[in-house]
This record gives sequence, C-alpha cells and structure tokens, in this order.
Amino acid sequence: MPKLEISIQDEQRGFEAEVKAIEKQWAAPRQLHLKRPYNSRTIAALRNSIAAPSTASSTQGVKLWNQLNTHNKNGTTELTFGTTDPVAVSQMAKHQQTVYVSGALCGFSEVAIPGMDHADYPWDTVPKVVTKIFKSQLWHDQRQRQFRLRHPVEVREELENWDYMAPIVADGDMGFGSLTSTMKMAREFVEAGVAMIHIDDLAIGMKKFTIGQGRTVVPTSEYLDRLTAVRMQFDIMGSETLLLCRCDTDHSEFITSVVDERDHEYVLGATKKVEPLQKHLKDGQARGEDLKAARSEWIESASLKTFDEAVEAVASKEEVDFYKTELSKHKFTSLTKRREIAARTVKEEVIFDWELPRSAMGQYLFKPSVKAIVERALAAAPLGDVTWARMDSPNWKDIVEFHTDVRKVFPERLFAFGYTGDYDFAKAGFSEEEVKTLHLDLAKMGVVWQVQPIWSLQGLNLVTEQFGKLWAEEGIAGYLRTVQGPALSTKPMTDGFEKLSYCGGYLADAFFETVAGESITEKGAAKDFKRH
Ligand SMILES: C[C@](O)(C(=O)O)[C@H](CC(=O)O)C(=O)O
Repeated sequence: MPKLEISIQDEQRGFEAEVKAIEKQWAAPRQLHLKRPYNSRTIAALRNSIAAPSTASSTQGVKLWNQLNTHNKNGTTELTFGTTDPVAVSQMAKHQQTVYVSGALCGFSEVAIPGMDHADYPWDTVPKVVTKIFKSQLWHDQRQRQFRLRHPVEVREELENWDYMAPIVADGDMGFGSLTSTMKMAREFVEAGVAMIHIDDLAIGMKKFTIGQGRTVVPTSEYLDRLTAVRMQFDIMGSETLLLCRCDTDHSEFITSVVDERDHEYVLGATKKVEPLQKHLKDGQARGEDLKAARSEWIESASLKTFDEAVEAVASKEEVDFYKTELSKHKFTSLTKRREIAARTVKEEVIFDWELPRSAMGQYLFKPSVKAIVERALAAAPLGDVTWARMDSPNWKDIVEFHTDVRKVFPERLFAFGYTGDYDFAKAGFSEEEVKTLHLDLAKMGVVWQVQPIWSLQGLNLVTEQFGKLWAEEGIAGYLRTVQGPALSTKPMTDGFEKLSYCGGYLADAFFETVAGESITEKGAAKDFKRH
C-alpha cells in the first residue's frame, strides 16, 4: 500500500499548526467556560490526517449558543417540544426556535421493539432520527428558498420565509455503556447535524420502573467520564456542538457503586444489626411471602440512614455540633473519614452498614437531595455548556434552590428544564396563575431552554383518536368539515400536499427545468401565486 506522501517534517509542522488552531478555538468566547482534563496536543494527535468535514453540527451549535445567550440576556426562554417526525418539525419552524428529539419517543416508535422509556434501545437510534429530521429541515429550507427566488423581489415580502434550520437538541441518555460507545454516539450525532445533546447520570437500562422502585444513578466519577468522552469526541471533530449536562439524581433510589467519595454523604446504610436484605428476601421467598412486603418489613427493621443521620441518632447535641465542625474542614468526605471523625467526637458507637441494603443487582441505596444534585452539576459544568436537573415533580422550592446555588458558582450558567413525566402542579402547590407564569419565572433564573418532551405521545394520541372516531362515523364529510375546510381557509394556507409551495412540486419542476430545459417559471409564478 502506498504510504502517505508527506515528509516527517511536514507531518510535524501540520501537527503543530493543528495544536495552535485547537488552542485558538478553545480560547474563543464560545468555549471560554470549558475546562478539559486533557490538552490540545492530545486532541491534535487523535485527529485524522485529513481535515474532518466541517459539520453542520458546528454551525447549528453556534446558532443555538447565540439563541440561548440572547434569551439569558433578555430573561426570556425557548419553549419547544419533543418529536421524531420531520413533518411535525416543518410546523415547529413557525413557533419554536429549536427542535427536541426525545429518547422516550424514539424508544416508543423508532425501534424494532418499542418499550417504556428505559433508554434500552440501540445507541444509534436517536442519532438516526436526528439525521432524518435534519435532512428534512434542509429540504424544506431548499424548497422554500427556491420558491421565493422564483418570484420577483417586489412580491417576496408576502411569501413565507420560515427559518427551517432550527437547531436540534437530542437525547443522548446515559451514553449507552462503555466510553467508546459514548464516543461513537457523539460522533454519529455530530455527523447527523445535531446542535446539542444531553448526557445524564443514570445507570444504563435503570431509568425507571413501575414496581415502585426508583431510578439508579452512577457514581459522580462515571458521570464525569461520560461527559469527558463526549467533549473529547466533539474536540476530535473540532465541532462547536453543545453538551447539555443533565442530572437525573432527583428522586433516584439507588447508586451503582460507592467508588466516588463525593457520593458517600448520600448513601444509606442499616443502623441496626440486621441480616442482609437479600438473605431476608430469599428466605421470605422460600416461605412464599410477598417480596414487596418482605422488603418493606426489612427496611423498617434496618432503620436506614445516611452516616451523618446515624451520628445524629446516637450523639448529644454538643457531639453533633463537634462532629459537624470537624466534618466541615473537609469537602466530599469519605465514609472512612466520617467514621474516624465520629470516633473522636461521639461517645456512642455509630452502627452503619451500607452493604446490608444492597439490591439483588448490587446497587447501594441512595438518598438524593438538591445539594447532591448541585454538587454533580457543579462538577459537570466545566465539561458542558448547559445544565439540566431533571425533576420528577415541580417542587418550586427545590427548583429555586438548585438554580440559585449553581449560579452562586457559575453566575451566567445556562439551564434547561423538562416538563417531563406527568407533572401534577396542583399537588405541587401551584396556583393557576403560577402555572401560567412558570416558564417566565424559570427564565428569570437562567432557564433558557424549556421542553415538553412527550407531547407527540399524549398530544398526537389525543387528536389521532379523535380523528379516527370522526372518520369512522362521518366519512369524508367529517374530513371536509373539520380538516380540509379549516386548513384551506387559514392565511397562509395550512401546509399540506394541497399547498403547491409546500408540497415540493415547484422544486421538482426546477430540477426538470434545469435538466430538461423546459421552462414553466413565468406561467408557474402567475398561475399558482394565490395557491401557496
Ligand atoms: C425528556 C426525556 O428524556 C425524553 O426522552 O423525552 C424523558 C421524558 C419522559 O420519560 O417523561 C425524561 O424526562 O427522562
């Protein structure tokens, strides 16, 4: 095989030039907030010998970055929703600035076997949907531009001129396992034209269950490794794609490992001398007992607490104060260190064993708090561009505490928010007025990108079932009355095949005209000007 025709001197010169280019890109305002655990020489050495194709992802990433910072400056927010459908995206261009490709929706409709949002679908599922949507955006952009340019300048003001190139934000879930799969997924997303992806701290496949048990998170270190892998892949490609650091820690109940001392404060242990939970469950199963009841009975007997709560349960007020004073001299204190501090500040023995409650899959019990989420968000921030604390319910006090505490450290941090799950605002104490202004109140705290991720499930099911019933009962008369009549009478006409400027006919004609030389431009412009 022929060798690359390049001298070693030129190879080295090229490498040094690339290092300088990377350092220039990293020093630009767009990336000033980023701190990497690797350097420009490492990245330059990981690049191809030929310049990587400049990706639309970079363009769209910068566009989104500018959109979000404008919202931050103005105290406003983008309000978008989730979809997997390019046709819906063509309509989102009219009222949204961005598009969200939801993993939950992809896992429900874009895979061989659908399922609940366990993020258990192949890692290239969402990137493929982004490709489909991005190419559709390009087509609509081309279709609209060709239609406009076929008309004389003096009438163009009246023609539609939507920005179809809305930046796409996509669900990268937990990165799908090993760092290489996370990097491959990040590369697929960049090549698909995505503007931003979010990566969360969930354990793979352990997102949510219906048997009453909560989600499982990974140690802070593993979460940061995932984010680093994505940032590194973006850097290898030289792409300005944005990274949204998402924490699913709220309401999580398990953590896969205690390897990271930063998590020790929140791990629960048994504070009574009981047998391991798994032995209790196995014995109960052998006796034919109900496992959920046996689990609840064990939890009751174990008196589960964090280590600090275990100290408070046996120490005097003075001892607790002394323990906390000593503890405050350290940050992210390990259990070993906490035990050592307790031994010299508390007379009573502090019984605490986090091994006893471990689940059948070896997970440790985890007691999240806003403080725990803030700590993860702060650790992640230097690797990403935007932060999102996914919350199971709209607890306004927690929401304010989280965003306020992160901004105490990063005053200009940009935030995302998902109206996800089935938020019960009344139950969360919101008045009707507070619900009406929620998106504006969030925007005041820097929440500049807000998404209703799963309208395309609930919303489309609602209207589809309604149309199905109408069609079955009224036939075409129902269609004419409720769909075609209204659609043809809106100004401009609702987009559909009936609308010549939308369906793509003129674009196809333009190809034929150009190739076959047949020109219908003059006639076409005059004939259909009113039907667009
Ligand atoms: C936003 C989300 O990641 C999604 O996949 O759309 C899901 C939505 C949901 O399951 O309600 C999430 O919030 O985890």
